[in-house]
Amino acid sequence: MASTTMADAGIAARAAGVWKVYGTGEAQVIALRDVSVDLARGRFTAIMGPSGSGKSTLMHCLAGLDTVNRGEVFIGDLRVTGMSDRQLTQMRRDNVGFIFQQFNLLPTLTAEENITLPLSIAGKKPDKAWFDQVIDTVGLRDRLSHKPTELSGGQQQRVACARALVSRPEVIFADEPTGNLDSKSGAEVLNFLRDSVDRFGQTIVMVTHDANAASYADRVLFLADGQVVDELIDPTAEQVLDELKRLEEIVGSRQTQAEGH
Ligand SMILES: Nc1ncnc2c1ncn2[C@@H]1O[C@H](COP(=O)(O)OP(=O)(O)OP(=O)(O)O)[C@@H](O)[C@H]1O
Repeated sequence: MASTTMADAGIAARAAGVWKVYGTGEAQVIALRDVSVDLARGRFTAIMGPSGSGKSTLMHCLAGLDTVNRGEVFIGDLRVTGMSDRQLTQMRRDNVGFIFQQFNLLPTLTAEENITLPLSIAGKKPDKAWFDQVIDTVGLRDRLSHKPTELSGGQQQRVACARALVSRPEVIFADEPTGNLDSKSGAEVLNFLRDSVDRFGQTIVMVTHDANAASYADRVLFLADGQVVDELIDPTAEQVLDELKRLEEIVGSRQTQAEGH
């Protein structure tokens, strides 16, 4: 009898009882405390929380960029925890896409070469019809032969989005994708991310400080002190902002208490 896999269950990424500790002794920081979260396939999830709450750590652990101290991480059916460095490299190459705040494009390559680079490294050819669809969706058709320095920040980030999407990864992880963009370019990128979820069933996980950016997501997870403390489904920017303020007050009052004793 075939067993039910996580892929069947529609889970693109999972953290189960994850702990992440940095440093030792006095310098020890518990960045994640027993975090369990399932991220549904074909959904756009935002991760928010006060500074230092563990957002980047959670994303890095889910994406196989960092290892966990306890618990398990899965991408689709793959158990990331326990993989060798080689397996991790292959998993990241074949199963996840990344969009960073700083775009991370190679300056000597054209937009088209940047977009197809991950596929070239994997020894694969882009599916022409899919490549065309991605290019047209991000509106880069007339910019393909340009180098990154010949593109605006918004265009560079759209190249990065296309690069993440072209290999159809199980999950795209976006770390503050609009952090370096003006609000108009930011909105274009967020609309594109939203579209790729709605039209192509892409799974996206985005860390952001921006309540407006988070309001594009289907689900917003809130971290505080290394734990998932709340979530909102289909929130407005105002709801996200209210929740963030509430969490920042709680964290602030805890810190004041800790300093007072
Ligand atoms: N490499 C590291 N070594 C030691 N401590 C770390 C390291 N990375 C993160 N931390 C600590 O772990 C905690 C969580 O950090 P993390 O960067 O995940 O938070 P964040 O919510 O993403 O913060 P921000 O919003 O400021 O980017 C913080 O206290 C941070 O100082």
